[in-house]
Amino acid sequence: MEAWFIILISISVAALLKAFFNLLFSPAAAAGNLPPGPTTIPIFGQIQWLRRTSSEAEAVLRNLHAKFGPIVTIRIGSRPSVFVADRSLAHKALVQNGVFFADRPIGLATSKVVGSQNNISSAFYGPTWRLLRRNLTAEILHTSRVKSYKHARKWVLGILMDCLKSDSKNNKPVRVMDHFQYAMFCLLVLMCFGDKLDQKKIKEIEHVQRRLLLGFARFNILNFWPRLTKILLRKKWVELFQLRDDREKVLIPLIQARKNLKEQRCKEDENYVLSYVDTLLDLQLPDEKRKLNQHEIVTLCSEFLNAGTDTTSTALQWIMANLVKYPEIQEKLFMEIKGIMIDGDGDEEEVKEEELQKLPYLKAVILEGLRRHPPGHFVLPHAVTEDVELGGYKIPKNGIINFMVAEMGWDPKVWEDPMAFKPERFLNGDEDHDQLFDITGSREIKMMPFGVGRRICPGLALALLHLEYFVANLVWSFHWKAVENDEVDLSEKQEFTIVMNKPLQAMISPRIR
Ligand code: HEM
Repeated sequence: MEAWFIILISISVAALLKAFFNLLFSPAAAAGNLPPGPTTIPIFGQIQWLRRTSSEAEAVLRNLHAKFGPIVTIRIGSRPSVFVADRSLAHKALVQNGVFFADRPIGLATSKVVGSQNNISSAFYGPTWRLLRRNLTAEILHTSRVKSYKHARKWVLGILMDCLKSDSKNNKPVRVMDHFQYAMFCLLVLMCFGDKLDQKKIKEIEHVQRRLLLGFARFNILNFWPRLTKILLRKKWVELFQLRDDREKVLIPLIQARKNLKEQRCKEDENYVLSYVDTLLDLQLPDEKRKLNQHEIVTLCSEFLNAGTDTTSTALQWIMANLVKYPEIQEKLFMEIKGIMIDGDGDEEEVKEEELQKLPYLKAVILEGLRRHPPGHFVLPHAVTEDVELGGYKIPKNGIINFMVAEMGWDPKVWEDPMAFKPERFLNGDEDHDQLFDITGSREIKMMPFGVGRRICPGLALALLHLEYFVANLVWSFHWKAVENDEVDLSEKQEFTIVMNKPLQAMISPRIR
């Protein structure tokens, strides 16, 4: 206890001095006309801030915005962080002046251990980011490639349905989140490593990925002053390195296997479905004129799995929770699906992907879920490439700027009764779903669950497809009901994404159609 106290005091005093000097000599301090915000003593501000959960931080920010306006600065340690809550300022920054706002801040020391900054989401705005992002969008996420994973989606849907059927036997409530997470994880694993993996292998990958993802926040303290924590908190650093090595032990053999398979088969086999790893094995880094090494490929695969799994399964859980809470919306959706299933000549058991285009109310339900419960309440932090003006203030070069996603989707100036779940708000009357809603915010931002502009989520279309396909089939196959005396509780908590504080449990029974 005493040793810990001394360690903490030493870290705090040392960091106080470091932050104080940084503050005195940082260009941001010299800039003068940053957006307004509270004055804090840097180090204590930093400690307070780091101890807050994201929901607490959001509440503090809401108060600050009420006091200082839609753009505020908070000093987290030596560096000012700007927070934007206003849709038109976000549009001005990310769409109209996108080139200046598309960078990312320098990664924290712990992120560097697991390879971030070498992946798409953390890469600096430049040729490497461009190459990696273009590879993902052009090789894996474009429409025709996504179609080639159709059989994988059907396989995963079958697994999910079997789990739900088995868990709902004997009229027991089903806790769905683990099943949703596993299903979304399977989809991404198959796209990443090819479609020949069995469930045992997939579970092994899920285990190492989740350990790192959910445990990562525990290592935040190491970023406080890495040189010092490497001495004082050595064991924690060792633990982090161990997690990284465990991930490599599982992923590197898969990459190697794919490399061998690709060399043997890809030329002669026309049924060969290209995986994300295959594309990474071919890439050539523009500046260094070399191929990616195995560690870099592990980092990119890991990003692919994390970025597309938790976000989508979180959104799926929120949407299903609302369908349980509001049976009339579930019924309306079921009737819409029934309409196309009876008209069509399709297999009665499954709502096929091609049918999704005929379901505007389904799309409205998904959009309303993403508006009301965006899986991330902030986009990833952006950094600016040079001094720029925003809302009459100066954002200094390399300054960090954050955009408040949830606030924008709940703006009462755009959305009537914004906290209510009303899919109808996305139907424009003529039921032409192509005209439904521009979620990319290119002309105007009304909500931005996927971000907007140059760093917009490249997995947007894939995520919407996964959500539409799974929600449609879950509602088509099962009747979802609240557990008696246990109302669906929509309160939130922060994990990797913003999840349900009390995970969804529901009574599920096969539909009698
Ligand atoms: C409902 C599901 C999803 C949501 C809500 C979501 C949301 C987001 C958000 C808010 C960002 C940050 C945008 C910014 O910083 O301005 C982002 C970035 C990213 N997302 Fe997604 N995402 C989802 C699914 C996916 C999927 C399925 C994939 C991949 C297959 C993916 C891959 C990425 C990548 C690689 C980035 C980094 C982009 C960059 O920095 O250039 N996401 N996503």
